[in-house]
Amino acid sequence: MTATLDSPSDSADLNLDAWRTLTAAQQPNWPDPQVLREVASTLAQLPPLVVATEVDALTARLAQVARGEAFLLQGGDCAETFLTSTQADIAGKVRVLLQMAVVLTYGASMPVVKVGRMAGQYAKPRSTELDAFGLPSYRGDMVNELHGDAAARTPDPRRILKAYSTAASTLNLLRAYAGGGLASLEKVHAWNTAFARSTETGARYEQLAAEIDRAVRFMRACGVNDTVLEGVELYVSHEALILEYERGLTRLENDRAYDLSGHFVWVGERTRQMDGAHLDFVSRIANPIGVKLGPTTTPEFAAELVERLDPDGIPGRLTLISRMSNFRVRDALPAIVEKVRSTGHLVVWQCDPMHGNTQETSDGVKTRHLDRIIDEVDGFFDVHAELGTHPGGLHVELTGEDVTECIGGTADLTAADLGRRYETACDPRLNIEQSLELAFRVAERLVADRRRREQADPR
Ligand SMILES: O=C[C@H](O)[C@H](O)COP(=O)(O)O
Ligand SMILES: C=C(OP(=O)(O)O)C(=O)O
Repeated sequence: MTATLDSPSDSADLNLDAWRTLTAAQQPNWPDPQVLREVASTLAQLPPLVVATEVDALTARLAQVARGEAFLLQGGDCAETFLTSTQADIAGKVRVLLQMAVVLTYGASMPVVKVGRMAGQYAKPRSTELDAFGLPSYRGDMVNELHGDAAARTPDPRRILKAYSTAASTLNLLRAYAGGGLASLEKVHAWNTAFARSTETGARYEQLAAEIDRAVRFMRACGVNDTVLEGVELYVSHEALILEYERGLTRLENDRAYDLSGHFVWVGERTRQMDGAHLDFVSRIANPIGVKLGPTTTPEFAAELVERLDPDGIPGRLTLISRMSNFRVRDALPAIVEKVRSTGHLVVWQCDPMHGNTQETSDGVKTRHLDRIIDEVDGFFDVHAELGTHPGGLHVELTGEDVTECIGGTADLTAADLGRRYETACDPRLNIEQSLELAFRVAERLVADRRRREQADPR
């Protein structure tokens, strides 16, 4: 048996604590190891946030994506904070995700698997130890405080427990919304907030919502089962960065280990070292997992990753999240896709068009241009169209608010607009209109590519 004093049981000998002997990148310098140990043992006694059957259900959904039968939409904050985890904020993100999903489902006639970057996205990897003011960098609310002095920025392990309870209350509301409180297709108009309605893209959405309304009335008249129309499956995900949190919420079910801090967890670009702690940990859990792949990824690395993380060849187990930048995606991604395909494993290919496209304004403000984001998505679709593989999903940082953090879009936001509502705790997010615009573009692209395939092979 390999359980440590602080960790939940590992009675199935899955070596769930092997990561402790490896180098873990991007971990905070917790000042007091004893407090961290106490937090870890408290976490081990707490109920998990999700259950294994839901996790398995998501793997089955992702298998459909891997086979080209569905599309994965994953989105939410760059960094959730405790303070902004309010009803309004959560409802806003759920609404915009549902709007995007409906645009994709209706526009592209394809089932959409919906996953929030929610109820766990409280930890951030950073490029530098110190920020521009010489303070320890903010590493997410699970670790330290965004505002304040050096004391506020000192990592405090007790924040891990606050992350757990914020995730629990966020999930509680999400489940209520997904069960019909907000997600019913009858509410397709209500998801479009007054602000969104006043925008060009929001008006386009209104037209689509009117069509859906008619279709829903038609289906009801035909006696279609109400439950299909009244709720949605909504899953949650976050970066598995702080390994004490992930390990503390890992539980055994039928001799398999499930990280029950969320349904889906991913390993980021900065922590995906082949011999590192993060890949070791996720290799031992049964959840569907993702790995970010930046432009320095070699095809050989990607192939090794797939063999390592999906040894049993389970479609849906592994999502490869490419975040290459719009400049690199067309030349860096093809060889990776070809090499992974040659392994015979069926993975989900997902595009994160945010993280390769961060730029700074002349005032040093981080932003992203919607043109570059859309261009990376287009490049991702081009690569898959060329290779005959399925461009399976989209991974974006967004908010349900009218923020001004990314530039471009039909409202043509410029650097001068950024000061108006720049509220992110870390990286710039798409606002509602930009998110919808992206969804319409992706739906159009899915339709266009399908038509091209049908014309090429009209069977
Ligand atoms: O979200 C991703 C990273 O945490 C983020 O881009 C890091 O930002 P930094 O380069 O400002 O540290
Ligand atoms: C840190 C993130 O991305 P990446 O690992 O791709 O930089 C993220 O998605 O929050």
